Amino acid sequence: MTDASAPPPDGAVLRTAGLAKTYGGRTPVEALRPLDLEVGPGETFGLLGPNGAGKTTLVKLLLGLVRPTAGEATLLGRPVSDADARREVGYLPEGHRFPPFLTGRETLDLFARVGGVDADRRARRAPALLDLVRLGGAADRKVGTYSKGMLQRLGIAQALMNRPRLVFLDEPTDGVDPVGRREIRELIETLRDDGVTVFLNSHLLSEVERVCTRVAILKDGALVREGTVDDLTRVGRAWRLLTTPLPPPTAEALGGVVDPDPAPRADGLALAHVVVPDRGALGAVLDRLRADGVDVEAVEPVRQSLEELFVEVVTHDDAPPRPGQRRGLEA
Ligand SMILES: Nc1ncnc2c1ncn2[C@@H]1O[C@H](COP(=O)(O)OP(=O)(O)OP(=O)(O)O)[C@@H](O)[C@H]1O
Repeated sequence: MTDASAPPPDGAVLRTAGLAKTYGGRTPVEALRPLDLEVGPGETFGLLGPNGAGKTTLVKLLLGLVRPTAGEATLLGRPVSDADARREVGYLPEGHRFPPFLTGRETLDLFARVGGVDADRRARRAPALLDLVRLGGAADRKVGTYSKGMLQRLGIAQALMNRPRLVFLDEPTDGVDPVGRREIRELIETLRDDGVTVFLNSHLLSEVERVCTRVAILKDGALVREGTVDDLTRVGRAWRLLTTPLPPPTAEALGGVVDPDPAPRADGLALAHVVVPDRGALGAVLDRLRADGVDVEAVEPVRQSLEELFVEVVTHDDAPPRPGQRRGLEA
């Protein structure tokens, strides 16, 4: 078994080993089944899953807000129960609320004070953060007048007050319009460029797909997929080719492997799907095409969107329901 409290040889920012949580009560709920997970420095990691999958439970375990039933977790190489581990961690909770009668600047100051940030640091950091989240011009307006997007950006500023190396963002674009979402996405990209590790919990899969380098999908408390967005959205061993039209003997010879698209293209080129077991077999197909005088203009893997993958994974009912489990929209 892995030891999560060992110093991370690869510098993992977040690591779990057999981390599990069962909520007690008359009907115990296995909210998180034993989970081994690692997130490296500078990654933008997306945690996905349907309602009740165990995402919030995992985040709460990682923040030391609930105790695990089994296993262990470390943040920046320290056990999550160690207060020092959380000193360099920021957190934007889902559905956070700010007092409407405070200005943005006062809100930031208040939360930083409660979080133990000293006056000097608050005075230096607050204006820079307000600028970073593009609230410099609205810093002295009451937050009661802020839009949802501005409130979320203020929440992100609050989460960044202690210069975290790791920041948890729980549904940062919840209820935010497309323009506001883009601003938040750009902010996350800025954090990534600054080397901050971002752990993002979101139901907005198109946003996750655009911003995250790696994702994990939880279902019924279990990890069912994990990998880079690039790898996970690949559809089997399928490629799409753009070529000059195949001479009939070539098309016939490769008939079981190359499936030409019958729709003619205005540019005279032809599209085809290729399904082969591996890259070597793809290379052999391309060699054959070229040998037969076919120009291969483009080769790209066939992909599905993260949303399509997600729906496929969560509707494929291969995990047994847990006793007392809350499901879907009942959440
Ligand atoms: N304090 C608790 N006591 C008992 N059961 C709980 C408790 N908190 C969560 N659960 C249950 O644990 C399971 C996982 O819940 P959790 O809130 O972690 O899921 P989630 O993926 O964050 O869902 P959502 O997307 O709706 O926020 C659910 O079946 C839920 O009902």
